[in-house]
Amino acid sequence: MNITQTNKFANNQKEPTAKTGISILQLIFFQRKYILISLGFMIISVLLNLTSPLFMKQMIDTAIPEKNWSLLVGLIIGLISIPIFVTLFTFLGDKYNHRIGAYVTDQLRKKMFYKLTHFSPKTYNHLKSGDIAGRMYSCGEVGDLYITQFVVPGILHGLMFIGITGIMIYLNWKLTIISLVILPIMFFLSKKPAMSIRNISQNVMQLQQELSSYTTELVQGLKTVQTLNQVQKENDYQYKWIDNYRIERTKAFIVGSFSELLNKGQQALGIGVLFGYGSYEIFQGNLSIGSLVAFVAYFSQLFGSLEKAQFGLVKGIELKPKLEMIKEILDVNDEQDFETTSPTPLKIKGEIKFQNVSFAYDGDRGQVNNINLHIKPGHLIGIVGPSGGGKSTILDLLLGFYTPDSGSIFLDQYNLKEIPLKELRSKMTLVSQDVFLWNKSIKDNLQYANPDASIQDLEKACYEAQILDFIQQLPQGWDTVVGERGVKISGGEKQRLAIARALLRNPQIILMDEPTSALDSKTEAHLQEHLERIFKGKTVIIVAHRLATIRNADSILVIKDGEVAEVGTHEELLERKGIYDQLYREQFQAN
Ligand SMILES: Nc1ncnc2c1ncn2[C@@H]1O[C@H](COP(=O)(O)OP(=O)(O)OP(=O)(O)O)[C@@H](O)[C@H]1O
Repeated sequence: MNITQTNKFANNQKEPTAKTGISILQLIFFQRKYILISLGFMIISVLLNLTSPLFMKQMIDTAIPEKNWSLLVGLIIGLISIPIFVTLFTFLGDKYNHRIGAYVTDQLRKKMFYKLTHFSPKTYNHLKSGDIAGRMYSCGEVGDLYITQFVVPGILHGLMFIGITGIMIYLNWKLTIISLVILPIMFFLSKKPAMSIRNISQNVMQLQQELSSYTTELVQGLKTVQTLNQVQKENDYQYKWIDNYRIERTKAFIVGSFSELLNKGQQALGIGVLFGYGSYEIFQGNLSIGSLVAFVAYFSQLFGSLEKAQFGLVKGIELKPKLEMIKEILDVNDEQDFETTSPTPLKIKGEIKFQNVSFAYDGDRGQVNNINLHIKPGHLIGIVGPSGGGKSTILDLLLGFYTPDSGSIFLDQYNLKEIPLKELRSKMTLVSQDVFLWNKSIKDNLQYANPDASIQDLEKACYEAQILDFIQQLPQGWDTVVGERGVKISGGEKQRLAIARALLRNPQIILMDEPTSALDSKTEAHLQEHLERIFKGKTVIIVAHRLATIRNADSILVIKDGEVAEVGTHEELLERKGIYDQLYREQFQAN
C-alpha cells in the first residue's frame, strides 16, 4: 500500500515522520531488528515442533519393540517438554510481533492525524466526522492485525511447510507426493468460502462505518430530529441497520462454519488416504509403522499450517477494505502547509487589497467575481448584502482557506500566496458565524487562542466582550465546561466568548462574520462601545446582516451575487438609494 505521493524513504531510509508518505511494508522494514529477533524465536519453535513426530517414530519403531526403558523415558520427557518450549518461544516471538504491530499502528495513526489536521476546507467540507472517527479506530486494528495475523502467519507457516515437506520426503517420498497432490485440491476447494468471507467482511465494514457517521450526525442533530418529530423515521432507519448488520454477521458465521467443516472433512479424508496407502507400503516392507504414524502426524501439522496460513490470508483479505479506507485518507493530497515560516516575522500595517479576485467552489457554484477592494490600515469595513452573496467567502479568501482562481490579494505589499499560512493567520483573528468551542472549560477555550494569557488577560478580554459578569456569576466560574460545541451556554454567550477569545490574540487584522447576530440590541450596543476602543489602529472587517452593527464603519461594501454592488459610508449609501438603502428601510420598518 503506497500511502502518499512522496516516497522519500526508499532512498534515505530515515525514520518516518508523520508527513512522509510510506507503505506498510516500508514501515515493517524499519522494524527489521525486531523482525529478525522474532523470526529467530519462530524458527526455534518451528524446529522444536518438527521433532515431536520423530520422537513418536523412534518410540514405536525402536524403544517399544526393544523394550528400551531409558530411551522410552527420554522420548516421553522430550514429548512432554517440546510443547512447553514451543509455547515459550512462540510467546517470545509474539511479543516482538506485537511490538512491530504497535509501531505500524502508531505510524499510521500519526499520518492520519497529520493529514486530518492539515486538510484544506476543500477536503474537510466533504468529510463526515463519524466516518473519520471510524477510520482512526480502524488503524488500531489494522497495524497490529496486519502483522500478527497476516505477515507473521505467512512467514511462520511458510517455514513450517518447507521443514515438514523436507522431513516427509525423508520418511517416504511416495506418500509425500500423494500429500502434495491432496493439499492443493483442499486449498482450491476452500478458496470459494474464503472469497465469500471477504465480500461479507467488506459489507460488515461498510455497515460499521455507516453506523459511526450516522451516530455522530444523530447526536449533533438530535434536537432537530425531535423538533421535526422525526424520531420514528430515525428509529426505522436504525432498525433497518440492525437487521442488515445481523444478516451480514449471520452470513459471516455460516460461511465461516461451513468453511471449517469443509476443512475438517478434507483433513479426515486426507488422513484416510494416507493410512490406506501407508498400510500398503508397510505390507510391501517399504515403511515402518512408526514412520507411518510420524508421517500422518506431519501431514496433520502440514494441514494445520496450511489452514493457519489460509486463516492469515482470510484475515489479510478482511483487512484489505480497512487498509483501503485508511489509504483513501492518506492518499488525499490536499494538505495546507503550516510548518513553513518566514525567515523573519512580517511586520504589517494591515492594508488589504483585492485585485480582480474571482473564485468558485465547485464548478461555478458560489462564485465571487472580479472583486476589487482597497482597505486602508486601521479602517473598519462593513460587509453587507443578501444571504449567499459571497460575504463569508471573501473572509475565507483573506484567511487563505481558499486561493483565488484569478486575481491577487495583497496584505500590505505582500501577495497573500507568498505568505506562509502560519504567518498569515498570526496576523489575523476570526470570529466566525458558526462559533466552535471545545467541550472544555471556559478558561481552556479562551487560552486555546493564547496559551500564555494570564487570568488578568482573560478578565480584560471578557470584560471587553461583555461576558465577564456572566462568567463570574457561574458557580464554577472559569472552570465551567461549555459542553460539546458549547451546547451548555446560549448562542449570545457563545458569540461573546468567541469575541473574547479573538481579542486574546491581539492581531493587527480582525475579521468578524455576524459576530453579534445572537445578541439583543442593548447588549450589542454596549459591546460595540467597548469594541470601538479595541478596534482603534486595527484593520477590522465585519460581516453583518444587522446594519446597526456596521453603521459607523469607515466604509461599507454591499456584496450581491458574488460582486461588489455598492461601496461607501452609511450616509453615502443611503443617498445612493440603492441596495443598501433598500436593506436599511426594510430593517427600519421591521423594527
Ligand atoms: N464549501 C462550499 N462549497 C460550495 N459552495 C459553497 C460553499 N460555501 C459556500 N458556498 C456557496 O457560496 C455562496 C456564497 O456563500 P457565502 O457563505 O460566502 O455567502 P454569505 O454572503 O456569507 O451568506 P450568508 O449571509 O447567508 O452567510 C453561496 O451560494 C453558498 O451556497
